Formats: sequence, C-alpha cells, structure tokens
Amino acid sequence: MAEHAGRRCCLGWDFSTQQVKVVAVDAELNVFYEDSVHFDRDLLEFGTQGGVHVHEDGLTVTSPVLMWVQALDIILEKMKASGFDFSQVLALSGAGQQHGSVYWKAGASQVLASLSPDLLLHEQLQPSRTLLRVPPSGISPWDVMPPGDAGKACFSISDCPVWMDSSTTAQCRQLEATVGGAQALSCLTGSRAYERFTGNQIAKLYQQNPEAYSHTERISLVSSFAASLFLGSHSPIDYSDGSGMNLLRIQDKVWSQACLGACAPHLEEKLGLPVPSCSVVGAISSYFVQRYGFPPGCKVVAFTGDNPASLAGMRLEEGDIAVSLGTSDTLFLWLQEPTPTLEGHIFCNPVDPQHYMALLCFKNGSLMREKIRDELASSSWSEFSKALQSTEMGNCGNLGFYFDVMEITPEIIGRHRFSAENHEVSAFPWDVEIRALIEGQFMAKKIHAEGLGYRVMPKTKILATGGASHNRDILQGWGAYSSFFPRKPALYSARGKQILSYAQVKTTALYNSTL
Ligand SMILES: Nc1ncnc2c1ncn2[C@@H]1O[C@H](COP(=O)(O)OP(=O)(O)O)[C@@H](O)[C@H]1O
Ligand SMILES: O=C(CO)[C@@H](O)[C@H](O)COP(=O)(O)O
Repeated sequence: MAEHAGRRCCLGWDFSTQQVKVVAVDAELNVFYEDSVHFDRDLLEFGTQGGVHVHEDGLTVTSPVLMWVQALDIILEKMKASGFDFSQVLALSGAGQQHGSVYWKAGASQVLASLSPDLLLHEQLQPSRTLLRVPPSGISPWDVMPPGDAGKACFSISDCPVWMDSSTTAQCRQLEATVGGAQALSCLTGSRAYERFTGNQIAKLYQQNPEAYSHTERISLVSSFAASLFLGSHSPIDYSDGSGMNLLRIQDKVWSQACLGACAPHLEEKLGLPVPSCSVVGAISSYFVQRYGFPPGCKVVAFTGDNPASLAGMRLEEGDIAVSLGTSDTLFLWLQEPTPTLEGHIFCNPVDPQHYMALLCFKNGSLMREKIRDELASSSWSEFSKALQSTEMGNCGNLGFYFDVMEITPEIIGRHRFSAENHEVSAFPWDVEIRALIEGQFMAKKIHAEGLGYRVMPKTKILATGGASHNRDILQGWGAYSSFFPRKPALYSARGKQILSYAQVKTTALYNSTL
C-alpha cells in the first residue's frame, strides 16, 4: 500500500508554461505528493520548446491545447499507478499561466458532461486530430480543425495563444482608441492594452478566423479551462485572472461593454459571468469519480492565474513583495487601492475581492538565464553558480541587460552591456557576464517597481518562488542591490545604493534611446 494512501487532502494543480504540476496537501498543510509532466521532455510529439511554438513571424506564440489535456491524463494515470487514494480528496483547485485562451467548439459542453470513464480525456476531447506542429510559412497560425474532424473535436482552434505572444499590436491600438486612450483603458481594466492580454487575442482570432470564432461556444483562460476539465462543464473565469484580459472592469468586476464590443461580437455570452477567485464552482464530474475514485462531493474551487495563486499561496501581506522566477519573472504585491498607470498591471486580488494586486511581468526570465548558462556555463547551473560565487557583488561596476526576445517591461530587445567606465561594450568575461545578467535582471525589477511608487521598507519581506528560486546563488546575486533578499543588509546596502543610481542613469538612457 502506498505511503500516501488514506490521507485526507486537497489537490493543487498548476498549468504553467513549461509543465503541469500537482501537489497533494494534507490537513496540516504538509505536501505529501508532488508530480509534474514537462511538455518538452514528456510530450515530445508536440514538438514544443519551453512549452510553446514560436511561429515564423517571431511574434505569434501558441501552445497545443491537447498537450495540456494529455499532460493531465499522464499525471492522473501516474497517481493511480502509485496507489494515490483519490477517495480522500476533499477539494481541488489550481492555477494556469495567465492570459492564454482556449476556444471550446459548439457541442463541447455535451462532450464534457458525458465523458466515458473507460477512455482518457484527450482521446475524447479531440479524438482523431492530426497534430500540426509550427504551421509552415504562409499558413495562418489559427490552425483550424480539418473538416473530417468537425463535430468530434471540442476545440475551434487547436493552438492556443499564450502569454508570450506579442502579435496583436494593431488590436491593442484599436482597443485603446475605442475607450479613449491607454490611460482610460488602464483606469477601467487595470492595464493599458498589452499584446498578450486575452481581449486583444480574441480580437485577432475574430478578425483572422471569423469562422472559428463563430463556432466557439465558450472562451476559457488556461485556468478556467483546467477547472472545466475537472468540473465536466464550463467553469467561470475568476476576477483575478480575468483582470489579465483588458476586458474586466476591475472596480465593479463586470465585463466592460465598451471593451467587449471593441474586440468581437457576442463576446459576453462566450465568456460567461466572472466569479470571485475563491468560489466553489461545483463538484467534480462523474468521469473522475468513476475512473479515479474521487468522492462525488469533491469540491472544485475556481482556478486562477499562476501569479495571483502565488500571492495567495505565499500568504503575501500588505508591505510584502513577491518575485516569481518561473518561465517569466514577475514581481507582485498586495494593494488596497488600485492605482492604474501605463506600466504594469493591477489585478483584482484573489484573496480579498475588495482589494487588488499589482504586477510587473518580465518575459526574459528563466529562458534567458538558461541561454546564458548554455552559452557560458556548460549548460550547468552549478557552473553558473560558480561564476556568481567568484565575482563580487556589484560586478565592479559592469552592467548588462539581456533581452533576447521582445521584453514586456519595457518593450526592448537586444543585449546591452556597460563597463565600469560607462562605455557600451560588446562582451564581458564569462563570469562577469553571468553576474551582469542576474544583477541586471534584478535591477530592472527594482527600478520598475520604484517607478510605480513601491518601496522596500525595513520590515518588507521579499518572497521568491518559481523554478529559479531554488538557486540560492541567483537569489544572493540579486541581493547585491538592496534589501531584497536581505541576508546581510549592512554589508551591501551602501554599495547597492550607489550601484542602483548608477544603473538608473544607464537604464534611463538605454530606454530613451529605444523609444
Ligand atoms: N537550479 C536552478 N537554477 C536556476 N534556474 C532554475 C533552476 N532549476 C530550475 N530553474 C529554472 O526554472 C524554470 C522553470 O520554472 P517553473 O516555475 O517551474 O516554470 P513554469 O511554472 O513557468 O513552467 C526553468 O526554465 C529553469 O530555467
Ligand atoms: O504573463 C504573465 C503574467 O502577466 C506570466 O507570468 C504568465 O502568467 C506565465 O507564467 P509562468 O509560466 O512564467 O509562471
């Protein structure tokens, strides 16, 4: 009998950029079961890199919806094979990478409600799909189902736009113009128009593939899509993840008719009503009861975005700051009052619907660090760490900013290095380069957060999460600049201050020259 049999628990799921993960947590909040399916490694047939397909235009980025479903099948089957006692699961909830969208085809709700426990989910949701990898040149990324599959498949498009997409600039400008400009949109929805935000992605789908749009009965975020699989019906979008769409009025938590109208027709009915992030959206579907032995009363709590879920899970309090070092790097904090601006985002708070959270997102996060690791540190994190250990905090004044893909905060691309003498240089020695990367990434977070008025106070706790937060040298490298990760604040605070102002001058110049 498996060691984890017969322990009452809740399950937490994460449908993030590179993998699906699960944890089982008992009544004392001990995590006693963990597993994950890594898309690139475990689902080779989808041919993703970092969990996504980057299309030929370099801007369109999608993930196959069936890959997510299949990953869930694999994890559940592994849990079953390990003797996991599903009958003890009282409730489940989860998170999804933000902004990504799934397009359920007309008839999908009937399929979801009548799944056969004898088959896997992916065998029933898209039975005879021939998978397209990255669409060849000239073919629309909005890959529609072949006609033979009509009526069987549950998805109007098989490749879902995800948060790394930056192909909707035209739709963004259109949306901002409709509501009276970028600041007006930000006051309404918490953010100016951002390419990855779902409303703009929906507008693009409607404009480029109206047929697929009109065949769509429901549009889910990745989070509400995952919840729908467990629920056996369309799960509502929650307020917090719904704030990443440029569609939700963050103050009164209803869809903005002006924004909906600017994106696509009949959109409200395809989105359904948004709900508070802590809502119980229903009981688990009979498919999971019959196939895996979940109890029929097992509650499904609304899924939310991975960053809002981290805010909730890390029990962030006012005054704390969190950094997530996942595929993206993000920085977020709890806010009582929204202060929407032209940079960064205000989302509804997932814990207290009266409050908010602020978030900054940096696209060149872990994948950028991996690239430099592969180029300079023999693809080894321990070699990478050696460079951080052997170089001084502050990097003797050498600074670098590394944006191999178009950054979100701010919009900028390229690698930019500055020597201690303030000259732009084309390379650094390998160990200096590694420290420059880490310190530059952290510096950008601090500068942008301070630009929004956020201050690190003596009592501020900085909490780190995400894959790279396991790496103490990376956290310590970032500690060079302030009381972020304040292990030895007295040792480096003065130096940090000096280098920060130095960096601010350089980054301002760099950003100005690219505007
Ligand atoms: N020891 C490590 N040092 C630095 N980065 C790491 C380490 N282990 C994992 N990572 C990074 O974590 C990333 C994955 O983080 P994770 O939070 O699991 O991503 P996501 O949730 O977006 O799929 C990987 O891309 C990898 O670069
Ligand atoms: O776009 C954002 C936040 O606005 C990203 O943070 C996504 O939510 C992806 O998250 P990870 O997979 O990197 O955790």
